[in-house]
This record gives sequence, structure tokens and C-alpha cells, in this order.
Amino acid sequence: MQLNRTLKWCHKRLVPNCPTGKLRFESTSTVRGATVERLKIPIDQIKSISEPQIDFGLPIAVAKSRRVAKGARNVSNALPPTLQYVRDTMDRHKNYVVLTQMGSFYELYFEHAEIYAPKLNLTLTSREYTHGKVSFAGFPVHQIQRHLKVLVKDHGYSVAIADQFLKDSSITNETNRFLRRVTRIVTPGTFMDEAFENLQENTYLLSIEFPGKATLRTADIDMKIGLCWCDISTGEVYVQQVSLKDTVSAITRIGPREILLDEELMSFSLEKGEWFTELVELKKYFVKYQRLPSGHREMKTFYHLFNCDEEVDRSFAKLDSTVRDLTQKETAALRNILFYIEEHLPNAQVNLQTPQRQLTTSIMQIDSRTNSSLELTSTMRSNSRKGSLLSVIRRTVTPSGSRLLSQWLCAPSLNLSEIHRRQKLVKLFKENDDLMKTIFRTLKQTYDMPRILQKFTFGKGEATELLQLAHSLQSAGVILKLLQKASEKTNKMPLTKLTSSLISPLQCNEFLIEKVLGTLDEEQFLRSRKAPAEFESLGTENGGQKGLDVDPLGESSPWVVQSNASSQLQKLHKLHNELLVSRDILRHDLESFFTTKFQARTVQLKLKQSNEFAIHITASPSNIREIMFKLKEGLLFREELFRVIQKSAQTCWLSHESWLELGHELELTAMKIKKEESAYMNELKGEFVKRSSSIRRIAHTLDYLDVLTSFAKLSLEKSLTCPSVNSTTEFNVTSGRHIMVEDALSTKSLEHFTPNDCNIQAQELWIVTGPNMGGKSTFLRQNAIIAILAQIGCFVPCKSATIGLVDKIFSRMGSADDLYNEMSTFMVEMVETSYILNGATSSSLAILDEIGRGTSGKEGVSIAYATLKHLIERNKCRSLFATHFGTELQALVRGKCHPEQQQKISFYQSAVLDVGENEFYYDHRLTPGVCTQSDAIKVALRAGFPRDSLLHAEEVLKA
Ligand SMILES: Nc1ncnc2c1ncn2[C@@H]1O[C@H](COP(=O)(O)OP(=O)(O)OP(=O)(O)O)[C@@H](O)[C@H]1O
Repeated sequence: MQLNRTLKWCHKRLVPNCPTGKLRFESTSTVRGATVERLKIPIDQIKSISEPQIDFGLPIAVAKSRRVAKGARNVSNALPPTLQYVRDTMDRHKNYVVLTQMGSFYELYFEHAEIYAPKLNLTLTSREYTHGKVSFAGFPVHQIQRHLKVLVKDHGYSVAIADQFLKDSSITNETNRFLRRVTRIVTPGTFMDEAFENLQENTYLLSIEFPGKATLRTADIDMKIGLCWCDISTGEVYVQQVSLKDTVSAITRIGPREILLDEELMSFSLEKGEWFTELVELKKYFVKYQRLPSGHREMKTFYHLFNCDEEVDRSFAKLDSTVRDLTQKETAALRNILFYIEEHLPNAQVNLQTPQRQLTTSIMQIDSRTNSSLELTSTMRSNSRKGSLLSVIRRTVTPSGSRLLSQWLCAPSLNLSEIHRRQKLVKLFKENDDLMKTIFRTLKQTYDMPRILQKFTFGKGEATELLQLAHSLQSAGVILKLLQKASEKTNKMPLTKLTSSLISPLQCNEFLIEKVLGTLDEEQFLRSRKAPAEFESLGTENGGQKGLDVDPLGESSPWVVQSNASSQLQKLHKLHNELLVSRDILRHDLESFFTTKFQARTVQLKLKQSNEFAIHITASPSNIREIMFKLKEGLLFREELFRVIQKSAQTCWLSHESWLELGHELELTAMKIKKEESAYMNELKGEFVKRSSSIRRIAHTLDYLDVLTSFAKLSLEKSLTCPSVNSTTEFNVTSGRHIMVEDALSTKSLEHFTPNDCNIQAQELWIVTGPNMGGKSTFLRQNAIIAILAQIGCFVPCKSATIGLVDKIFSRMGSADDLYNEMSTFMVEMVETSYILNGATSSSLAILDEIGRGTSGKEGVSIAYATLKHLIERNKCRSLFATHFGTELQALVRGKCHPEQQQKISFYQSAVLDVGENEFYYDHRLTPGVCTQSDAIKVALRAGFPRDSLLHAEEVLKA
């Protein structure tokens, strides 16, 4: 609507002097459902038109600001070089917010200052130059993460950061001393500032590759689409080829923060669903249309973005063979993502892992509606995590373990041997309580290794991270020994084999761990971090106020690296200690000098905040006066004069050559030690990065163990049973429960969950009837959840279960969100049902709730009947069908279906039990048969419906 008005307005005003083709969309981004459209309008033409009277939103702000920019450019010669750089950068990065480092501040200039300063709550100022005023706003460098969060995460902008580098320290002219360059472009998918990240989730950037000119043809649901997604903060890269009909399920499973599409697709507005309805789901995501001219680039030219490993040749060979095996679409999607990363992180080492290929045939497919109706990761009502399946089953103790659990939950396995492997390990941990608890305890002492490794790759990370990584690897060693012991104890061949498959990837380079733990002074480091007040003894004025860096003299030894780490450090520490001794001697000499001559109370050597090395003396007012008098007369100490820096009644600050020289020397040595320490730590970081492959292997094994031990714990807590998972099409569950409903009941009331059986084969269908609130939907969902839990290797809530692998789970539970708000309820119901009827196979499980309820009774029944016929005849999947049309459907099945088909359809019901006048309770137990009434009046009464009104309803029913 807004866009149309905008376009009309533009055409009206611009067409006379705007040749066709000059006006085009520059980019369209969807930020949480809201479409942000930007127009590219030639600057000169903007100037010639008057302001529109419509709410133009962002485009006009941009247009307006460009007009200002043009004003500045007209006199570009007059711009100082620094501002000219900013202007050029802004012109080069047109769709980005440009932040430029100026000393210890990041600043926004020109129109960007005007547009974004209010959003960031910054004060907008301006400075006068020869050509006019330039607006600007800024914030201190250390606040970058906070402001990036607002710009990128909250508003969905892309931000180009131009950092400042020292060009030549000998140049005194501030302007020429520094050079600036764009070091990073931050978008929602490349946002890595983890202070604001939920570490339990991946930050995926997803590139989708459609076949060339696909959108010019009618959408063919079987056309092949390439996907590549990558989490830069952990280095994970995945590729997959899916068919168009499965694309949205894949996007839901991946849950990307940003989706990358070729700019050419922009004019087709895929998110409107006109080309392919399902793609309206794109509205939920941040979609970036980008020119991606990566097609002409050879894959090898992107290899520098991968693993900076010591086994570099080997890993490139592996990369080569992985890339060779990819399909054309997968390769194109991968190439696009690499191109984008390269462009957004120029000059940075990225250290990506070799791409892992996901095969559609190796994972259960769960479409987005099923994902939300089963509340896998968030609840439907409040869209919160609490109460979702993930939150109810999560017992993992590490963030990366939680990430793996989420990945499994959204993509259960279809690999029988992998499922059995997980089950066996869960059983092992369940039966060995001690082993499970010790692994848990040890895992709690580990840190997020893949993220730390990436930090090192980007040149970030300090001693804390080095120690965290070393401790995590050490914990991996402890777990390795635990597993070794466990496997020796069991003596059962299959189990020994199983544990040893976990043991070998946990082997690590102990030398490096020892080097870190042996040379970094952890205690000292922790103490100095915890207690800045301790620096008061440093001898610096107001010591401690500036934290660790306040000790320029290094007197309180805030050193992180032990002196024995290198011969150079040893030498420097020796020198530093000698200087400290000289300082003590000097202080002692000055003390005796001033106390003997002037009865001074205290004499201290300090470094003032103004960076002056000063002697601080306290004495009585008369003694201070005497000192001042003698100083004027030319008081000498070690043959040098004093100079007065500051004086009050009872104190004075003096400077003296002896302390000046010594102080400077101390400061210089302390700086050299810090530099040496930093070089040493960089070397250690580099050593870890070189071992990326093995560290990632270890981290992955720990995550795997975290999830499996958490399953064992969950299984004990919730009395779960190991299901038998096989390649048949059985689905036999005895006394199954809905794990989330059961959990909610136990925390909110004293009620118990009523278990129910479910026994269906391929081509069989259960029609479940019952009163409103009778538990029909719960029953449908619980069985789908049991299938998912079974296929991620978790035990399941029931007495026993045999589950033939489910390739796809489909649901139609009336949970469509407002993406489809342009369609009627019935239309949505039909879209969703068609999706099931077109996609379910004989290995699928379909759960359908109240098909046909969105239209008139008779037509609704006919649609419901047609659906169930199609499910058993064509799809031949396992189906559960909840309905209020039980009697009608039973009559149709008996009258129209072949006896063989009738055998495949079973009717089950739940009931309401009356226990007195207007008193009743739900019996959630399913029994064979058809429930003839919905007891809607009872439910309405309980919900507070006016009693008088219900009398009318009863009258109608009796008639
Ligand atoms: N097996 C069960 N044991 C105990 N409580 C249950 C059981 N099944 C459902 N419930 C409770 O009943 C409530 C309603 O269940 P559900 O939504 O499945 O009913 P329904 O038959 O689908 O209702 P409607 O026809 O109105 O959609 C649930 O929220 C849960 O609290």
C-alpha cells in the first residue's frame, strides 16, 4: 500500500525528467515482517522535486539526507581529508550506516548523524567548515557493541565500520598520522558481538540459490534449490539441496538471522507468496537482496576463508573433495555466502570449517507449521521458550551442547545406526549414575570452544579466553579418562567399541594446555580483575580508578604471563625488579632527607593523574612553609633541585630529576613487559588456531556427550523408555504421554496425565472424537513428539514404543500465523491440508485437527472425508485425525469405503463423565468408538458463559 503510493508519487513527480530504468528499487529488506523499501532516485532529480505530503518513512529520510550530502559534495575540495574519507565511504557503502573511528570515538557524520543519532540516543551536534555545517554524533569506542546491537539487531540495519590505524607515529600532524579503512560490515547474519547474543543459539546466515530465471516460470514444486548456511561465530558451514516444496521447512529448521538472495530476485517479491505461496514465510526473516557476482569466481579463490589449520594442505585437499561432491546448486549457494563474508569481513581471517553436507534423506523433515504447532522451540500462545519442547527436555550444561540439542530437535535423524548409537550411550549413562554425574560436573567446567577459537581467529580474546580454552581441553582429557575406565569396566565388546569411538576424538595436545596453564599466572590475573582497589598501593595517584591499566609502573605486578615464559620476559622482569629496588632506595633516601630536615610525616613517590612523576609530602603547615622557603633558596638532593608542582597547607607535590628518570624507566619497562606478554599470548592464540580441526572435534564430542548425558538425566527424571526404532512403518506406543502437558500439569495442579496407546501402520488412520477440551489435540501432538524424540536418540514418555522411521511429520492444527492474514481461515486450512496431501509419503506421520471446520457443516464433512480418503489411498502414511464430525464420517466410511479400506480406519473417543448437577470431569482415556456429542455447553459454562444464554442453546439442542 505504502509502496504503491510511494511509486505513484515518484512517477508523477519524476517521470518527466526520469528516463525509464533510472528509477528502480535499490534494496528491500524484511525486518520481522515489516518491509523496508529503499528507492534509488538520481540525486539531481530529488533536488528538483518538492517534498511529498505522504508519510514517506525511511526513503524520504534517505533522499533528504542525500540532498544534504550533495551540498557537501559540491564543495568537496573544501572538506578536510578526514571528512572527505567519511563522505567517500558513505557513498561507497550506500545501504549501510557508516561508523568511523576518530580517536577513541566512533562517529556518524552528515545525513547519517541526523538519521541515526536519535535512534541511538546520541546528541546530535554540528561543526562549521568553510563549505557549511556538518552534522555529527558519536560514542566512545568501547560502547560499540551496545550501539551495534541497536542498529543491527533491533533495527535490522547493516553497519560499515571504518577503523583507525596508526600510519606513521613519527608524523605529528594528527590528520596524516592515521589511516582509516572499513574493517567490517555488520549485518544480522554476521553480527558476532556476543555480549548481546544468546549463546545457546546459532547465528546463521543463509544463502538460497534458485535456478536461473526460475521465477519467470510457474513454480515447479520439485525444482532443485541450493542452500548454504554458516555461523561465522563458530565457523560452521552447511550445504544442502532441497526441492522447492521443502525449502520453507529447511528455512524453519535452520532458523537463520539473515537470508541472502540475489538482487535479481527482488522484483519478484518472493515474500508475497505470489510465485510460490509457501514463501510468505520469508516475511518472518531479515531478507537481504544483494548483488552476488560470485559465479565467475573459482571456488579455490575462496579457500583462504577456510580453516587456518596446521594440517592446511590436508584440509584443502579435503575441501577440494567436499566441494567436488556438491551439486551445482549447493556450490552456487556456498559461493554466494563466501562472497558475502569476504565482502563483509575484508582482510579478516575467518577460519571456516569444511562445509558439511546435509542430505534431505538423512533427516526427518518438519515443516514450519508443524514446528510451531508442536511447540518445538517456542510456545504458540506466548511465543516464548518456556513451555516449549526444547525447554522441557533441556538438561544440557554447556551453551554449545544446547545448540546441538536445538539442531537435533529441528532435524531428527533418519539414520538408524546413529539413532541406536545414541540410545546405547544414553542407556550406558543412565545405568552408570556416577559416570553421568562426573561427566556433567566436568562439562560444567568447559567453555564455548568453537566461539573462543573464532575470537582468536579474528585477533580478539585475551588471557581469560586462553585460560578458558586450556581448561576446557583439560576437562576433555578428564572425560577421556572417565570413558576409558568405563569401557574397561564394562568388558562388553559393543560398549567398548562405542566408548572408544568417543575416546579417540578427545585426544588433544597436552603440551599446549600445559604451556598455557604453566605460563599464564591465573591467580594473579583473577585477583587483579576482581580487585582494582588493590592498586591503591601502586604509588599512583588515586590508584585503581582506571583498573588494570592504571599501573603504568607495573609495581603491583598485574602481569598475566609468568616471567619464565620467555627469556626476553625474564630479562625485562629482572630489570623491572632492579628498578623497583632503586625506587625503594630513592624513597627511603627522600624520606630520611625530608623527615630529618623538616619533620615530614610521610614521603611517597607517585605518578599523578596528569602523568607527572611526583614526590608527595605531608607535614605540618609550618614544616610545609619551611620546605617551600628552602626550595626557593635552592634546596639540593643528589645535587639536583626540586620543582613545586602543587601545594596546600599540609601537603606538597614536588618533582625531582631522580624520580623523573627512574619513574620513566619503570614505566617504559612495564610497557615493554606488556608488549612482550601480548606478543606471547598472540603466539599462544595462533597455536590454538592452528589446531582448529582437532579442537573442534573435541568440542563437538563434548557437545555430543552433553546432549546424551542430558537425555540420560531426563530419562531418569521423567521415567522415559527406550523406544525400539526400526525401518518398518509401525507406530506402536503403549501408554504414551505428552511430555509438556504432563510437565505443566505436575507444576500447576495435582492432576495426573492420562496415558493413551496409539497403534497405527502405514496406510492406517485413526479418527479421534471427543468433547471440547477432551484431549484430542494433545493426543495427536504427543505421538508426533514421541516420534521426534525417538529419532533424536532420546528416550520417550510411554511404557513401550516401536517406531518405524518417520521421514516427514505433517500437521494441520489450526495454528496458522498472521503471515497468511490476507487469506480466509478456510483458505489457510486448505493450503495447509494440500501441503500434506501433496507431500506425505508412506513413511510419514500426519496429524490433522478438525479438517473442514472452517466452512459449512456439510461441505466441511465432505472435505474431511476427501482428505482421509486421499491419505489412506494415495499418501499411505500413518495418520491421526481429530474431528467433531465423528458420526458423519463414520456413516460416510461405512457407506462409501471398500471393506478393506474400512479396516484401515479406526474410531476412538474420549468422554466427559458427569458426577452430579452441573459437575463433570474429562476422561482423557481413549476408547474405541465415536463420541456423539461435543459437550460444548458444559465447556461454555465452565468458561463463564452467561447461564441464561446457555438456556437458549439447550433449547435448540433439544428441539
Ligand atoms: N491425556 C490427558 N491427561 C490429562 N490432561 C489432559 C490430557 N489430554 C489433554 N489434557 C488437558 O486437557 C486440555 C485440553 O486438551 P486438548 O486441547 O487436547 O483438547 P481438545 O479435545 O483438542 O479440545 P477442542 O476440541 O476444544 O480443541 C489440555 O490443555 C490438558 O490440560
